Amino acid sequence: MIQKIAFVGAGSMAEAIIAGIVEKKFLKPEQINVTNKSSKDKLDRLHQKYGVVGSANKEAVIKDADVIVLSMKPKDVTESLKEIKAYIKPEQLVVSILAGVPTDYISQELNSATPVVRTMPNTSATIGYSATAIAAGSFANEYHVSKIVQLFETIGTTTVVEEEDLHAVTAISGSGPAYIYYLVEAMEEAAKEAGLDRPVAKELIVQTLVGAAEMLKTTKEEPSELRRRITSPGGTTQAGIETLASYDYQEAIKACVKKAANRSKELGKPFQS
Ligand SMILES: NC(=O)C1=CN([C@@H]2O[C@H](COP(=O)(O)OP(=O)(O)OC[C@H]3O[C@@H](n4cnc5c(N)ncnc54)[C@H](O)[C@@H]3O)[C@@H](O)[C@H]2O)C=CC1
Ligand SMILES: O=C(O)[C@@H]1CCC=N1
Repeated sequence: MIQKIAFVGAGSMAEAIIAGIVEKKFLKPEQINVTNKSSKDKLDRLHQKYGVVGSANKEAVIKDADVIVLSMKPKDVTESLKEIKAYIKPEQLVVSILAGVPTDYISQELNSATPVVRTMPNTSATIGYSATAIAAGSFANEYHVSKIVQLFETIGTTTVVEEEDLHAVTAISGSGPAYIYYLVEAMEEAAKEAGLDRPVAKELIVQTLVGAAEMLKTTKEEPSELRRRITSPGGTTQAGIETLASYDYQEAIKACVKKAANRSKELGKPFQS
């Protein structure tokens, strides 16, 4: 069992994970410690909202933590590891949620045999719906991975992958919710132009998304088959889908995922040995 978890970085992703852990009562708020670069306001806000312990004292936050979650941006990881390495011991477990950054780099900067597990969650962790991919990194064994699987299961589903696959994973499920929200923004705009009231449109759009996701999950049918059943020959769906195809909708999505995966690789480049 985890007795204390430390978050180094108090941004949107750390908050999403904290919200999920607290909501599921996996840990008590006082078992969750958070630090960040400089903003005391943010730490105070997290304390008020979730009861977690926020502190600028990095040693106090990290000391005695079983699990240390690196949750800063990739550009800040080098400086942050320099600040905290003196407080990290080999019996602790480091978890990275950073896009792109290899575990070997983290081990090299820590200069110790502390196990590192790399993960890619998403912001749906806030409500327990993250799709988190988890990869064993340097010095991490099956026990360490299972401990982190258990932790991230409190905020959604977990899938164990090879570390090299995390670039593709990041492009699909790490960034994925944003593609869906972008689609919803466009549907809301279109509904408005078609004369629907905003609350009416919102309710219909959200339930349509939830229903489609549940259909994929429950029926396990291929998406192409589910789409076929909606598309009456010469009907409204066909007219809509043909328009999307004329804008190369599927090519746009494929290019989007490819570009995001490449960006993940680029983010990792400065950290390759
Ligand atoms: N936002 C998302 O949907 C997802 C983000 N990630 C990864 O999570 C990480 C954090 O992303 P966000 O939460 O969106 O970023 P953010 O910008 O909201 O938060 C970053 C946090 O790191 C802190 N920080 C910066 N330098 C620090 C230092 N030296 N010591 C301690 N804390 C420091 C900042 O004060 C801030 O609290 C990134 O590496 C990103 O790749 C992973 C999955 C999804
Ligand atoms: O945009 C990013 O770089 C991060 C990683 C996945 C989601 N957000």
